[in-house]
Amino acid sequence: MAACPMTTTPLPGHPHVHQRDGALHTEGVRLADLAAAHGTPLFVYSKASMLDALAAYQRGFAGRRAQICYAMKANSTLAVLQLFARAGCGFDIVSGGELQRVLAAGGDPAKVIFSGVGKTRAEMRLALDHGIACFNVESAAELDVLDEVARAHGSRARVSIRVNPDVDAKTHPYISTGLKGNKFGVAHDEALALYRHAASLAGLQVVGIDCHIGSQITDASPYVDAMDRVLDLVDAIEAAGIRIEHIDFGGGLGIVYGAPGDDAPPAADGLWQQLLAKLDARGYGDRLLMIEPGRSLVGNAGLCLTEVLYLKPGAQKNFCIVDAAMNDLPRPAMYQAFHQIVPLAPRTQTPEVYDVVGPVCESGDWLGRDRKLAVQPGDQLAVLSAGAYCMSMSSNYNTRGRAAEVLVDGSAAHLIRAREDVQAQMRGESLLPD
Ligand SMILES: Cc1ncc(COP(=O)(O)O)c(C=O)c1O
Ligand SMILES: N[C@@H](CCCC[NH3+])C(=O)O
Repeated sequence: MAACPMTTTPLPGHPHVHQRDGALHTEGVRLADLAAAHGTPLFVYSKASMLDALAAYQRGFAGRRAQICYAMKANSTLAVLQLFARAGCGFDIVSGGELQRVLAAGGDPAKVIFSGVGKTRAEMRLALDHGIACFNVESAAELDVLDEVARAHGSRARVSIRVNPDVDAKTHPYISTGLKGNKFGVAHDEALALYRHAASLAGLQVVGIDCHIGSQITDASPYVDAMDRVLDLVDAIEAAGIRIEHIDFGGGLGIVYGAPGDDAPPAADGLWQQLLAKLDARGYGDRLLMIEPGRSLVGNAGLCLTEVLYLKPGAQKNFCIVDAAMNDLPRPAMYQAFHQIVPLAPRTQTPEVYDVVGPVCESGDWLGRDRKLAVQPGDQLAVLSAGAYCMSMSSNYNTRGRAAEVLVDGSAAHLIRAREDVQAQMRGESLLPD
């Protein structure tokens, strides 16, 4: 079946992915060539797309004191971290392992903030060894442990308290973090007392305040509400004589996944201009502003290439079985998330409706449901918006090796992670003695 010739057409929401002459490209690179060179499943990232996303935040902060700390849990591949480090970003980390990745990628530990409800003493010590910018403390118990660890370490830990503002981010319940019922942060009405306590501890130095209300947020109003709630607290904390040097508003801005009927998120520059105007109006425009974006910097910069293995028609459903699976792309199985799936070379045949599924032995192993596709075995597909929370959440389930990753920079493609083989997976395991 012949591929139909087309001119260059960018995919909506994916300016660096386009169809040219009947073949899908990222920047100047034909994706079928990458699949042939590296096999599938294969993650492909666009450097220009990541830097464009970062530039939108930088435009929003032009002329302000601001530090962007990339929330590396979204995509923690070393070359991606290196790219953001070179562009001046700091990092929001949630484990000692993430700090080690920042260091390996050449990131500056003095621009690292450490979030998360379960920091261990060993992780605190590692972060103190490297002089990170701030611990975002999430409970009274953690605050006391950090004080003890810092005093034993002979240093003072710089701290913010993560405040749970109890606002509804209107996102999937698993990725909403700023409601009373979520495990994150300190309740708004308990925060002032905890700040007073923190200020009295010799091992701690209060430097800021932090809040993060959730992820894949597509509406500006929860940010505005959260900012008001946080600034009310800053008023009270400063009235108690405790100076708040920086205000960290977390991350959470959504991206366009392209599901029918989905709301488009506000652009980063416009959102931040709106929020900064509020900060000025409340008299805090002179403070260092910190943010922790993840998904919005990398999500639409990545796609995952996969090959159709088999077509399996059925009485109720047709299945398009591909070589990528829930271990590579866990978001559909975990959150019923929608990712667009497009053929690399569109066919002229009449499309059929398929569930696109992987080889993993779970009925929840699907990548797309009820998708209209004109495909044959051996065809390649691109699962879009796969730059965030895909590779970083991948697993070896069913003893599948993690996929390789390529970063495209103009017309050059760099292999930034080799496909993982089973031998590598088994390293560190041992059999029982005879
Ligand atoms: C504390 C914290 N900061 C930043 C982020 C980044 O969020 P996102 O990828 O939605 O921008 C998250 C994830 O939700 C987070 O938990
Ligand atoms: N893993 C989630 C986002 C989690 C955000 C981290 N707090 C997703 O894929 O949408």
